[in-house]
Amino acid sequence: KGWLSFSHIKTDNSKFPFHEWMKSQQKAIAQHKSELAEIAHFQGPFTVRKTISDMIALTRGVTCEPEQIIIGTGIHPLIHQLMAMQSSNRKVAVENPGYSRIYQLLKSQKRDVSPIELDKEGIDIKGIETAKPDFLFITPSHQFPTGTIMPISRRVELLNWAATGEDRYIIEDDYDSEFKYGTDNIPSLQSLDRNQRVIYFGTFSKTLLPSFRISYMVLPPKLLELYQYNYSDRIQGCSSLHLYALHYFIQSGEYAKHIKRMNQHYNKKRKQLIKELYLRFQNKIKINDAPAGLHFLAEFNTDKRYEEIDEKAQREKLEIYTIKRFLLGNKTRDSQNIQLVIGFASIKQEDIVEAVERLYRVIY
Ligand SMILES: Cc1ncc(COP(=O)(O)O)c(CN[C@H](CF)CCC(=O)O)c1O
Repeated sequence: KGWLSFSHIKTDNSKFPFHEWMKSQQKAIAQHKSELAEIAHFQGPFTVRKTISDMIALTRGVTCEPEQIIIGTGIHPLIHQLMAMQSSNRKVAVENPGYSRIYQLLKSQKRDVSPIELDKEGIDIKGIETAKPDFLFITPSHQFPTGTIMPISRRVELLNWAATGEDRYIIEDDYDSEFKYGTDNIPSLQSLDRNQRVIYFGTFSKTLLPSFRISYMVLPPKLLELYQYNYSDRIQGCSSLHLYALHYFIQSGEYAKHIKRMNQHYNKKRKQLIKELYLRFQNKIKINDAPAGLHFLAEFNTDKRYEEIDEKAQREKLEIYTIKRFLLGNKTRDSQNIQLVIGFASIKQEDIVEAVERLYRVIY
């Protein structure tokens, strides 16, 4: 039997409009031969930044000029640049459980990083007041990995926190905000910000393909000035051919169409997976089924050790990620039960029952 996957990392490209993407690339070649022959603006071509800023104004309520957008080959290199230009005594707080790749990056930069606990509304305010960070890295639209959608009240509390301190910033990672099921999208934190304290991050990894490596950040004016002072001699990492193709793909309406199609497709799989999990695990499972993103957190009544779960998953040829991947600092376990991050992008509809059966054998 072949491997089945509940990975949260891959996307489902079975419905990716490769033909339309190729047409956008051909258009990019036809219209931009001279730009393809030179090095692009270090923040990315203005035309592409304009298209992105118009789009996120419409879809996420982000207010910005194209000049404030920095395009990069992923959130990682962008965060690296953003933090590398900060003095060494400026501190960062991150969510715990959270995005360990960013936590590891900040640690590797010898940055003072404090993992902060979550409550049912998202990152815990008391924890922030204790840690006294200068930067707060959060995922309010769909907390990574627990899935919590941060309510407006907590967003306002965080904006007040940022506004009442010297030079404080909130880094809003909006990574899979395009996917909401049966609930309307809450506008970005950046759209509520009146004090230029929110740094907005977006990515095309979840809506297009993670292998395209196209992501961006929106800097408030003061940080933009510092960025341009530090990096204007740098070379833009993304390929201009792909960036201009993205520009035409968005302009032609194909991007919006694809997101709509994938929302419907993912929602169908999400619903069936949740149904099959409850059917098979009955009252042994608790699903944090926030109606968003491409994964959810599920808790299983067992006091088995994670090592045993990982081992049995290998034997069952089932790719799963446990909460351990996201526990930062010295946090060892979030609950006496086993918690898994279950992604539904890469599992095929017809493999869901078999995958749930394998998962049952892994856990019990
Ligand atoms: C919380 C979060 N913010 C952004 C991204 C997007 O990053 P980029 O492609 O570089 O734009 C991801 C994507 N996460 C990766 C793939 F899912 C890795 C997950 C893992 O390491 O568990 C993510 O989880």
